[in-house]
Amino acid sequence: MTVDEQKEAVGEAALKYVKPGMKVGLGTGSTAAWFVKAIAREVEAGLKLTLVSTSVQTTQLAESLGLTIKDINDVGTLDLCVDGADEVGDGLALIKGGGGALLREKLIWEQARTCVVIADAAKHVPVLGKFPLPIEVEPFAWKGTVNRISDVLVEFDIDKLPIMRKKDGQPWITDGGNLIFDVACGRIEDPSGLGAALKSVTGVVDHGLFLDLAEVALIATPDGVRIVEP
Ligand SMILES: O=C[C@H](O)[C@H](O)[C@H](O)COP(=O)(O)O
Repeated sequence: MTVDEQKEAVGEAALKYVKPGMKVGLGTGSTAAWFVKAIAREVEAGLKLTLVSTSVQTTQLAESLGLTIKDINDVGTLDLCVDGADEVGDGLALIKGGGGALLREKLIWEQARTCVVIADAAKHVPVLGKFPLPIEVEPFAWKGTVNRISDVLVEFDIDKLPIMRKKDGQPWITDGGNLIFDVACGRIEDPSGLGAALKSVTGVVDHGLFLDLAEVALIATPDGVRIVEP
């Protein structure tokens, strides 16, 4: 199976968690897009769902497929969220935010009873950190914030600098108007300690470590979709 076929397979497989009448959060990225397409097909065939989105990108995709996206503030607790990830590690610890949607994704995940992560086989890793960890930063006084992030990284024996994400030479701006800094950590030995320390830095809006949030991962392999639990 190609990587794209693997993404399609897990996007389709996640449909089994969707029941009529559910309130469902739609993730962001190329894998989650397959789930959005599968949902659009089912809704067109008559399935009734209330849908919310984790990004402008996903809202645009969903609406282009004829889906209606509700305001999260009008919906309350979600039954389910299905989303991709950049790395899936031990205990279903995740790195997310490669597409820059980490803050709104985490807000939606935390408002959902069940979170299902969908990923191709290459993203299932023994230790998180090969994929650069995204950190979302308030633009005001960002230089001071990045200095304090660097101090935190040193405490965790990570000797890499946060790199500002850019597009066409300009700072990449999130849906919430913030900056993203990526850190090529290498190995993250203590994800929960690092996550808590980063979150305690004033100016850090959030980071891409999603810990204790996913109930199940659907991982595509050449032999089919494997279900992984924490
Ligand atoms: O910000 C983006 C999200 O966290 C995505 O879910 C993640 O980057 C995975 O995206 P993809 O499925 O395109 O690899």
